[in-house]
Amino acid sequence: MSEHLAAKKGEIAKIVLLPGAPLRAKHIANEFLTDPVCYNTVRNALGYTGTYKGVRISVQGTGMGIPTTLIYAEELINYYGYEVLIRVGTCGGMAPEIKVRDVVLAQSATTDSAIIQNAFGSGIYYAPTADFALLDEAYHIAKSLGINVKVGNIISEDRFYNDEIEREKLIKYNVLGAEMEAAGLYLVAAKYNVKALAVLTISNHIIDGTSTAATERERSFNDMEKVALETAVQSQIEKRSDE
Ligand SMILES: O=P(O)(O)O[C@H]1O[C@H](CO)[C@@H](O)[C@H]1O
Ligand SMILES: O=c1cc[nH]c(=O)[nH]1
Repeated sequence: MSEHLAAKKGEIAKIVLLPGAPLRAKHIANEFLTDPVCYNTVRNALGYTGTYKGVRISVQGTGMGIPTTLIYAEELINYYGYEVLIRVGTCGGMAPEIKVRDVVLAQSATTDSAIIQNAFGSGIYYAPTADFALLDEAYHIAKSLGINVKVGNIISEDRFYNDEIEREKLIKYNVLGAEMEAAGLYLVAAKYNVKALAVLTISNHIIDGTSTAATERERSFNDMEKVALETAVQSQIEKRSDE
């Protein structure tokens, strides 16, 4: 057991999908994984391991925001030795070309979080960035599945309700949407030299007000989940051919 996860070493796969919502983890396990086994219920942060197309994959709910997500990410990396982390989360659209239910691959993640300064001190504005191989793979997989996918910069915000942030300026600088975890994930992935990507579904549009129901956010964003799982499988194929 690590501090917050009840799994024994070996019960979690080297590839982990990370939804914020624990019930999305349950949905992914039941809908897509063969023989899923629940390895964690501590704090209701549900975690499952099973196989997808023969590849062992885990899915771990992280809760909302960078602090809670990094508890799980760092324990998964440092205690369980995992190598590929793919966030599967919801995102509020900001740019006008982004529509509800679009899939967005976060190439980079701007943030208002203090984690960058916390890690680097003042004067360095580190740019949290996705692993290019995962990003490239996910993009081509989405295209081949006919999924409407956009790629670009998003913002990981510390507050969901944030009417002080200058959204028009962010949109002008091509920030596509807002969520709450990717920047932290990319930062620790770089720190520990593991691969990370955030695959997101637009659950609502912050500017035009369109939205989706909570049940749909938990159970029906299957396009993003398929892209993440197929990318995970491909990352293992590439790893094996490198060895
Ligand atoms: O759907 P998840 O993965 O939780 O992601 C988004 O939804 C939550 C806010 O509603 C935040 O965690 C945000 O990043
Ligand atoms: O952080 C988030 C996630 C989904 N939708 C939003 O508006 N914000």
